[in-house]
Amino acid sequence: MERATGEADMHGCEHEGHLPWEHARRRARELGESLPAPVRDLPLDRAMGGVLARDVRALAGLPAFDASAMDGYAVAGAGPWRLVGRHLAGSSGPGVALGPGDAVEVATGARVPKGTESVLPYERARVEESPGSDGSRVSGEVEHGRHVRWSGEETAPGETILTCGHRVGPASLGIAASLGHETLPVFAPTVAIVVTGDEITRSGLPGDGRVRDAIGPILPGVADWAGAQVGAVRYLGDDRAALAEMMTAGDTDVVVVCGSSSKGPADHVRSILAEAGAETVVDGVQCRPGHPQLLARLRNAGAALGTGGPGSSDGRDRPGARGGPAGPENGGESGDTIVVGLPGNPGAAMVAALTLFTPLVSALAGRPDPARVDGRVPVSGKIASHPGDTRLVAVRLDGRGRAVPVGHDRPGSLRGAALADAYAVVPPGRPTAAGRVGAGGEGTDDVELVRLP
Ligand SMILES: Nc1nc2c(c(=O)[nH]1)N[C@H]1C(S)=C(S)[C@@H](COP(=O)(O)OP(=O)(O)OC[C@H]3O[C@@H](n4cnc5c(N)ncnc54)[C@H](O)[C@@H]3O)O[C@H]1N2
Ligand code: MOO
Repeated sequence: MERATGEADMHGCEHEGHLPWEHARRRARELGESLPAPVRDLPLDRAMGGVLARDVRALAGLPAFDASAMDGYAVAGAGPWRLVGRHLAGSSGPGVALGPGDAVEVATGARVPKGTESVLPYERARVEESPGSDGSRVSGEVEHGRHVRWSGEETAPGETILTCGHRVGPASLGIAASLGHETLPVFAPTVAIVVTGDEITRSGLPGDGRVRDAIGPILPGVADWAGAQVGAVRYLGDDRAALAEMMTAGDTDVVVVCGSSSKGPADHVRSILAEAGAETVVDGVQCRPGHPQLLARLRNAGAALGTGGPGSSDGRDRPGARGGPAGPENGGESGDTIVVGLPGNPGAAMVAALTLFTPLVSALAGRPDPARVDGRVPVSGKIASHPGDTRLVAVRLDGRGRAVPVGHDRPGSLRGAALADAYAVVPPGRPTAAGRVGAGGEGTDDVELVRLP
């Protein structure tokens, strides 16, 4: 087990119990992997990118009815054929039934009449009007059985089309819709986002002690990127009771609290967790910015402070073991809520979200961590290291794949993150000239990256 340190940093601040950045990240991921994966039947337009928790079967055949594959004439028996009607796409009802020698004009995709043996495309057909007799005649050479999409020939009703563990892409949504599905069962944790602080406003110009919320706008996108289902952002000011209720209601898998993570009089997160008997997984991370972040597990949330809880206000589906079949038959609602505390400084909150939140949530969603980048890239320019903490430095990738610092990455600002593709991970006290990574225009040191959404 990694050791948290209590060393003083360059500013003389003690960080008792803070974990090294990469260990904190790993713990968040491992916590997500150790919990039962929450399964939800999501409407198709919300299931994109999800990992299937169950096999998906065809609810109808594909095609669902015998249909023409060409614009032309549905025919039965040998020609020439007597033209007895017309079927356009979308026409329903049985229509005429073809007997030997009959033809019906059909559009591509239209249901063909009962008795159809083949479709003769317009290009191969000759039509002769025979006024005064029994209508028009169609002639031409047909290949028996051709140009008809027979019901269920591609997929039979009940056939398994996508298996558990499949990652839902656009084509998966299309085929699921084709086969009659309205929803798909995917691993999808729910996340409640809570913004604290009496000084925070949601609109208008900041100033005179008022601060525009900059974290509420970023977190839904980050959560969605990691595979979560997010409700509306909640604004609680510095109301401790309201915050305690949100954190312990037990009606969501993850609660993210922005602000209130430090040591001021209005920083309530830790005391609420302590009162509710939460298990602290990470309390402080040795990184810059973003060190006052935390991760805690509230077992049987809802019962903890006597609020709602599973079975009362809970809208959760029952979870199944990840990778295995899901649904009530697996039993075992965990009732746990994981609380992620992010620092109030917006730039620090972004770093913290990629440190604890995305590894946790993506694991709960059965997905790879979207922020994770394998391999290392060279640095262009210079990046100073910190003696005790890992620095996360906003960089963009140039045309040669080098990480170029964009600046503007103070803890209170998202300007650097907005311009950047990723954070360069600069380990503490990295031993390069003058404590810097990279030199001149040619990076001499390679860095790991954490991708920004
Ligand atoms: N005695 C100590 N004080 C502080 C420490 C420390 O270790 N000891 N750490 C500092 C660091 S680093 C950070 S980061 C902050 C974290 O504080 P909180 O998480 O409690 O956040 P607040 O105090 O509520 O706010 C900090 C700062 O951020 C602004 N803020 C808050 N929420 C938002 C938002 N949604 N959008 C935009 N800006 C927001 C807030 O107005 C403050 O300026 O603690 C330091 N102090
Ligand atoms: O590290 Mo704080 O999280 O600097 O702003």
